Amino acid sequence: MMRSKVLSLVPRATGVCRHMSTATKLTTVAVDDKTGIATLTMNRPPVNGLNLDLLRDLNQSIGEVEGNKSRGLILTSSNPTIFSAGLDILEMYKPDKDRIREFWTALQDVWLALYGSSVPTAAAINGHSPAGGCLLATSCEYRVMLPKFTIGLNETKLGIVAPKWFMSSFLSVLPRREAERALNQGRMFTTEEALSIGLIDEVAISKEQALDKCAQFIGTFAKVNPLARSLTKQQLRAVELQQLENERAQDLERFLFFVNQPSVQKGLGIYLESLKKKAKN
Ligand SMILES: CCCCCCCCC/C=C/C(=O)SCCNC(=O)CCNC(=O)[C@H](O)C(C)(C)COP(=O)(O)OP(=O)(O)OC[C@H]1O[C@@H](n2cnc3c(N)ncnc32)[C@H](O)[C@@H]1OP(=O)(O)O
Repeated sequence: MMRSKVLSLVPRATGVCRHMSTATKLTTVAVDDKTGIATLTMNRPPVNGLNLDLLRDLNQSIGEVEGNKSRGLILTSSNPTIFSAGLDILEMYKPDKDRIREFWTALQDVWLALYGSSVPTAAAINGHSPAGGCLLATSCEYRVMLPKFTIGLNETKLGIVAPKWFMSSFLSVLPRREAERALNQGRMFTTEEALSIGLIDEVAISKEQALDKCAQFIGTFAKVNPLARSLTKQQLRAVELQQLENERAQDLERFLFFVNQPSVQKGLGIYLESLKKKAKN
C-alpha cells in the first residue's frame, strides 16, 4: 500500500501504478504497486533543460522515493526524443547573481542525492542525453537506451569544463582511458557506440521495454538484504560523495568564477545562437 497521498491510479504492464508526487510540476513519481519500483519522469518542455525549477523538483522527487521505501528508482523523460538536454544554458548565460548560486547548489544537491541514493537506480534513456543529461544517467547504477540517440559529456565542445564530480560519475562507468579521451574530445556517443564502450548497459526498442529492462535490473536485488546492499553501494561511492560535500563552497565559487569569464559568456552566447539557428532551419 502507498504510504503517501494517492492522487490517481494508472494501470501499467507490471501492476497498478500510483502517481504520488505531485505538488511538483516538472517531475512526476509513479510507484508500481506490484514491483514497488518508482518511476521518476522529467517533464520540462521542450528539452528537459535542467534549470533551477527542474533541479528542485528532481531533488524533491528523489527525496520522496527515498522516503517512501520504494524498491528502486527508474529515471526517465516524458519527451519521446530527449532524455535531457543537460543544464539549461539560459541559467548560465548573462546570469542573475543570486539565482545562479541557487542553480548550482541545486545541481550539487541532485547529484549528491542521485549518485548517493540508497535505493537501486536505473536510467531509461529514451532520447538524447548530452552533458547534464549524461551526468544524471551515469549517476544511476544501470542504463538502458533507445536506438538512434546520443549520450556523452560534450562540455569541452562548448568551451566549458565538466567539474570533478561530473567526471566521477563518468569514471564510475567507463574505464579511465576511455573516459579521459571522451571528456577531452567532448565526445557524444551514438547508442551503438555507447553500448560497445560500456557507457550504457543495454539497448531497448521502446520506452516500455527500456522501463521493463530497468525494472529487471532492480529485480536482481530482490534476494539481497536491502541494508547490506545500500551500505555497500554507499561505501563504494563514499569518496566521490564526500569530496563534493567537503568542497561544496569552493566548487560553487569555482563555477561562478569560470562561468562569469567574458570568454565563457561569449562562447555560451554563440552556442545558444547556433541552437536557435538550427531550430529555424
Ligand atoms: C572548473 C569547473 C567550472 C565549471 C564550468 C561549468 C560547467 C557546466 C557544465 C555544463 C553542463 C551542461 O549540461 S551544458 C548543456 C549542454 N547541452 C547541450 O549541449 C545540448 C544542446 N542541445 C542539443 O544538442 C539539442 O537541442 C538536443 C538536446 C539534441 C535536442 O535537439 P532538437 O532538434 O530536438 O531540439 P532543438 O531545436 O535543438 O532545441 C529546442 C529548443 O531548446 C533549446 N535548447 C536546447 N538545448 C538547450 C540547453 N541545454 N539549454 C537551453 N536551451 C536549450 C534550443 O535553443 C531550442 O530553443 P528555441 O529555438 O528557442 O525553441
